[in-house]
Amino acid sequence: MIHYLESILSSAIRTRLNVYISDLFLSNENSSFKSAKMDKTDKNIEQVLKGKITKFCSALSLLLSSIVSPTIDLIAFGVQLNRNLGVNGSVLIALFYTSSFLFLKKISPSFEKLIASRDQIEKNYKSDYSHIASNSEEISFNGGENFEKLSSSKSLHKLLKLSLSIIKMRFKYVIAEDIFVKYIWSITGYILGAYPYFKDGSSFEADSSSSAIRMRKFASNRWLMLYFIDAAGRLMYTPKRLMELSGSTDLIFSFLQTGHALRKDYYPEPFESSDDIANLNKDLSLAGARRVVYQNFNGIKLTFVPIILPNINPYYSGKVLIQPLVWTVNPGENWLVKGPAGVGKSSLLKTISGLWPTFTGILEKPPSDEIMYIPSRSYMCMGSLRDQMIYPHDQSLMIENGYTDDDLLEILKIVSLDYLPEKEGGLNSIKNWSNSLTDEESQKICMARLFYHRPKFAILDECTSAVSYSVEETMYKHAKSIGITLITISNRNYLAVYHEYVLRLGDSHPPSIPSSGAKRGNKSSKLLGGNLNSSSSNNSLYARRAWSGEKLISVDESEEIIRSNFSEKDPNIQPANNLGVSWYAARLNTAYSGSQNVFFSYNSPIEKRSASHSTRNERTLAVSRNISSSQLSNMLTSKNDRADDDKTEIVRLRRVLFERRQLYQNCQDRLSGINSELEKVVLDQRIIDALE
Ligand SMILES: Nc1ncnc2c1ncn2[C@@H]1O[C@H](COP(=O)(O)OP(=O)(O)OP(=O)(O)O)[C@@H](O)[C@H]1O
Repeated sequence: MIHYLESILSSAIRTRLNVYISDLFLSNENSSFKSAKMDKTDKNIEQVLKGKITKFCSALSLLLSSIVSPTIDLIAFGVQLNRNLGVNGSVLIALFYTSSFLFLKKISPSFEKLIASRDQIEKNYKSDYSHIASNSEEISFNGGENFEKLSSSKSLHKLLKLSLSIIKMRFKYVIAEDIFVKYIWSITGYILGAYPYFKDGSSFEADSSSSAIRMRKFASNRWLMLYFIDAAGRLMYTPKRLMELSGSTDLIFSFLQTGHALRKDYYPEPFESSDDIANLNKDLSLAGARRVVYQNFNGIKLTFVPIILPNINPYYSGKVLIQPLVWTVNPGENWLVKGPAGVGKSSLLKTISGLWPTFTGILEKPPSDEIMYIPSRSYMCMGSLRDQMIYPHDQSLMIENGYTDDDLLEILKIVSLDYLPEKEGGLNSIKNWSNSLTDEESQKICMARLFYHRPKFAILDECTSAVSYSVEETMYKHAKSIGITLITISNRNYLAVYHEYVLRLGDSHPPSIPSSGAKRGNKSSKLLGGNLNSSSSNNSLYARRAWSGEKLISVDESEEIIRSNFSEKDPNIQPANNLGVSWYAARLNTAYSGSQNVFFSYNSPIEKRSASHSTRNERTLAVSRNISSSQLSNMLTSKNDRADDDKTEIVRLRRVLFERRQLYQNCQDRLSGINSELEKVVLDQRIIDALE
C-alpha cells in the first residue's frame, strides 16, 4: 500500500514540476536561452529535466515510507513501552538511542559530498562521450582516435576509482551500523525489557502467579522493544534519504531561482561579505543593470550602451567588451559591423536581441515581429522541411498569413535550394534536419526563413559564411529589394557592396595614415562630417566617433582590411582595464564599394577568381549581342570609366603597398634596435650559470 502511494505521489510531483519548469523556461521572456549561458549552477534544462527531477520526485516520495511510517510506529510502541517500563526505563531508552545515533553520525563519512563529486565526474565522462559522438568525423579525419580513447579512459578510471572507494566506505559503515542496530540495540532492548521482571522479582513475597504475570510482561516488552528498535532503525536511514534529497533539492531550487531571476530580472540579496559588496560595481552587474529598452522604435538606436559580457555572479561587474555605443540604424540604412575575432560583434547582437541586458544607456528597437536575428549557428527545429522555413510559425499560421507551399518553393529558388524538396521528399518530409543538411544548406534555409518572415530589420551574424558568392549576392539583393534593412556582422569586405555604413569595433588605433588620394581627393569621397572640412588632415578627426544624428565621414574599406590585419595582432586591442575597446561608425565610400566587389577580399581568393571570371563573361556576352552604335558608344564610355576606375585602384593599391613596406621597414628597424639594446645587457654570471 505504501509503495503504491509512493508511486502515485512521485508521478504527481513529477508532472507538476515538469509543467512548472516548462512554463518558466519556455515563456516569451525566453529565459531558457539566457539561462543556458548565465545560470550560475551551470546546469541546463536538459540535464535537470532528464535526470534530476525523476531522482528528486522518487526521493521525495520515499520520505513517506522512511519518515511517516517509522515515526507512527515509534510513537505507538514508545507509548506502550512507557506504560510498561515507567519513566525511568523510557528515559534510559531515549538516552541510549540518542547517544548511539550521534555516535553513528560521527563515524559516518560524508557520503553526500562523495556522491556529488562522483556525479560530477560521471557527467564529465558522459559529456566526453557525447563530444566524441558528435565530432566523430572530425576525429577520424585528424586520426585522433587514440587521443580520445586515452582521455575518455582517464575519466572512466577516475570514475571507477571513486565509485569503488564509495562502495568500500559504505560497506564498512553499514557493518558498523548493523552491529549497532541489530545487536547492541537488541541486547539493550532485552535488558531493558527484563527490567520490570527483576525489579518486581526482588520481593520475596512474589508467588508463582505473579511470576507468570511478570513473565508475560517480559514477553510483551520484548516484542514491543523489537518493533521499537525496528522503527528506530528505519528512522536512522532518514538522514541518508534527506541527504540524497538535499542534493537534488539544492540543484532544482537554484535552477528555479535562476529561472525566476532571469524572467523577472530580479536577483535576491547577495550573501557575500560586506567588503565584497562594497567592491561591486552595481551598474555593470546583472542585479544592477538598468535595462532601459524601448521596443516601439522604427530603427535601432543605442544611446551610450556599452556591450558587456555579463558576470555569472549577478552582483559582480561584467566585462566591458565595447565602450558605450552611440549608434542609430534608420530604416533603409544598411550597416556592416566589423571587428577582429572575439571583440564582441556577436555580443552586440546578443545585447540588441535582449539575450544580454542593457546595463546602462538606452536601447531602442522595433517590436519583436519587425526585427529578426540570424545567429552564426543555424538552428533547425524538429519537424518538416516547411517547418524549417517558417520557424517559429506553424503551417496554420503560414496559411493565415496568406502563404502557400508555392510561395515557399519560390523562396527556395531565391536561395538556390529549389532541388531540396525533391531530394528530401517534399515540404512535408520530417527528418533530423541538423544532420541531413550541409552547413551551406542550413544557412540558406535560415535566409529562406528571413525571406518568409520579411521583417523590417534583420541582424545577420556571419550567417552566410558557407554560401557561395553568387548566391550570397542574390540573397542580399533580394533582401534589399523586399525592404529589409540589413545589419551584417561580418569581416568579409566584399559585403560592403550591399551596405552604406560601417560600424568598426575594436579599432583602438585610429588610422594613422590619412586615406589615400583616391578617397579624399576625388568627387566620390567627399567628407560627410558636418564639422569636418575637406582640408582637414587631422587623424583624430578622421577617426572621431560618429555621434547619433551627426553626419558620418566616408571611409575606404580596402584600408580597413589592412588595418584590421595589423590591429588583430596588436596586444593592446583589449585594454587591461575594464573599459572595452573603442569603435567608430562611418559611411562607406560607395564609389569604392560599387567597384571594389571582391578585389580586396583577403579571405576569399576563390570567390575573387569566380567574380572576375563572371565579369569577363558578362562583357563578352554584351559585345556579342546585336546592339546599336549609341549603345555601343555608351558601353565603350562605361568601359573607359571602368578602366579609369581600375587605374585609380592600381594607383591606390601601389600606395597601400608602399605604406605596408614602410611599416614593415619600421618594424624591422625597431627590432634591430631592440636586438642591439639586448646585446648591451650584461648578465650576472650566476644567472648565466643558472640558465646553462
Ligand atoms: N556566453 C559566453 N560566455 C562566456 N564568454 C563569452 C560568451 N559569449 C561571448 N563570450 C566572450 O566574449 C567575447 C566576445 O565574444 P563575441 O562572440 O561577441 O566575439 P565576436 O567578435 O563575435 O568574435 P567572432 O568573430 O570570433 O565570432 C569573447 O572573448 C568571448 O569569449
